[in-house]
Amino acid sequence: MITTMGDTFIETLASAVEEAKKGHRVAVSRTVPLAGISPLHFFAAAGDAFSGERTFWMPPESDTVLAGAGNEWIIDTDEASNSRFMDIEKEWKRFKFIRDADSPSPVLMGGFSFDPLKNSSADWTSYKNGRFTLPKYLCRWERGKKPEVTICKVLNGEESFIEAEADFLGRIRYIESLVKKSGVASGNPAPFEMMEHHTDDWLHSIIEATAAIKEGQLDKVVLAREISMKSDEPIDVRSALDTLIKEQQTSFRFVIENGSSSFIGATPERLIKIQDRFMQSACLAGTIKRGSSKKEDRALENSLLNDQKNLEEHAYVVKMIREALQEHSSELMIPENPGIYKTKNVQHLFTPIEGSLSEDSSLLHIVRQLHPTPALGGLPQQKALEMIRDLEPMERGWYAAPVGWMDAEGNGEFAVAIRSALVKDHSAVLYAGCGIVKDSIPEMEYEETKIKLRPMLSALGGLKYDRS
Ligand SMILES: C=C(O[C@H]1C=CC=C(C(=O)O)[C@@H]1O)C(=O)O
Ligand SMILES: [Mg+2]
Repeated sequence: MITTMGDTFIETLASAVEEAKKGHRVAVSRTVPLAGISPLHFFAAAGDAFSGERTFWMPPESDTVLAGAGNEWIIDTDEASNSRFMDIEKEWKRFKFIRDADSPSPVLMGGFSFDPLKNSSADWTSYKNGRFTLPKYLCRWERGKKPEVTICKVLNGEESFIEAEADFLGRIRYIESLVKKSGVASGNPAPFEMMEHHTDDWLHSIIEATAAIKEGQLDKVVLAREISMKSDEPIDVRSALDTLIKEQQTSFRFVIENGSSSFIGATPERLIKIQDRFMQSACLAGTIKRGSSKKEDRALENSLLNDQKNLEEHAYVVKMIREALQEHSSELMIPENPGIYKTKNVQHLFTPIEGSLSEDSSLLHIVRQLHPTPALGGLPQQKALEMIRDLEPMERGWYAAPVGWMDAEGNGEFAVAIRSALVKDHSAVLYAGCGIVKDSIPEMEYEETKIKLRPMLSALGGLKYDRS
C-alpha cells in the first residue's frame, strides 16, 4: 500500500488545482494498489462511512468487478424525454479529468428509470429519471491484474494545493484502514412476510394483451408484476449480495444505493458493452426452467430451442436490436439461430450481437436507442409502452431499465435491471415480467414470473411463497 503522495502525483495535483482556479470543473484522480480485500469485503467495510453511497458491479465470469464508495459528484436528471440520456453524457463531458499517465479513467456508476412518463412512486423518487455517481473511491478487480483503487476528487477552484494534498492523504489513509477492518459476517436473514399484489388483475391484463395482439395492435408486450416482503429486522443488503455473488455467477450482480434505499439484482441481460469502440449487445428472451438432472435440463433446453411461442418472443428482440444497432455500426455479427443462456434458475434463448461502433456514436446514444428493447417493453416500442402504462398496476421505477457504468474514454457497460429488488429498511419490493405474444397463456406466464423471482427471493432469505 502506498502511503505517500509520490512526486509525479504532486505535480499532477498542482496542475489540477491551477486548472480548477481557471474555472474548469476538474476531477483529479490517483490510482493506488489495493491489496488483500475482496469486492464483498470492500462493500461491507465501506458501509460504516458511506452507507447509502455505495455501488457494486460484478459481470458474469467476474472479469472486471467494480465497487464504489462515497458520492464525490452526482449527475442526475428529472428530464422526462429521451434527452435525459444525452443530458447525463453532456454533464459528464464537462469534466476536465486530470490523472497520472498510468492511472485508469474515473468511472461513473448509475442508471435510468424504465419509463419517465410513469415514474411518480415515492419509493423511487430519489433515483430520478437518470442518476449517476462519481465515487470517491472506485475499486477495480480485473482478471489478470492486481486490484487497485482510484481515488477521485472534484476541485471547486477555491482549494489551495495544501488543502487538496491533505485531503488526498486522508483518503489514502481511509483505504488503508478499510483493508485492516475484518469482513462483516453475514447473518441469517430474519423471518419475513410475503405479499403478492394484484395477481388477478395481472392475469387478466395478459388476456387483454393477447387480445390486442390478435387484433394486430402490436406484436409483443412485456408485462411485469411485483411482490413485497416485510421483515422483522432491517434487510441485510450485504448478505443478499453475498448470496447473489455465489448463486448467480452468469448474471450481472449489481447494487445501487441511494440514501436509505438499495436497488439490488442479478440480471443475465446485457444491454450494451463498449470497449475500445467494439460493441456487444445481447438478445435474451424466451424462458424455460432448469432441469433437476443433466438429462432433464438438456431436454428442457431442446424443447425451448424448438418452441414456437418462445422463438417468436425472442425474434422480436433480435429484429429490434439489429435494426437499432445497424445505425451505429457498418458490420454487425449476428448468429442466425438463438443459442441458450443458463442461470441457476432459468434457461433463456440467447442471441449475441457484436460490431464496431461508428465514429459519431457513443455508449449513451446506444442506450437511448435501445431502451426499452422488446425483452422489457415490446414491439412496436411506443405502443407497448402505452400498454404497459395502462395495464400494469404498479410503477416499475428502475426495474427493467439500464444500469451500469461508463468511463471518460467512451467505454462502459449497461445491463437491464431485471431479477431485481428495491430494498428499504425492513421491506423490499421484487419485480418480474414476461414477454407476452399472441399465444401466451396467463397461468404459464405467471409460473414464469415465479421462477424469475427466485434469485432475489433466495438472496433475501426465502425461497417459497404462496399466492394470496
Ligand atoms: C422481463 C423479464 O425478463 C425478460 C428477459 C428474459 C426473458 C424474458 C421472457 O422470456 O419473458 C423477458 O423478456 C424479467 O425477468 O423480469
Ligand atoms: Mg417469456
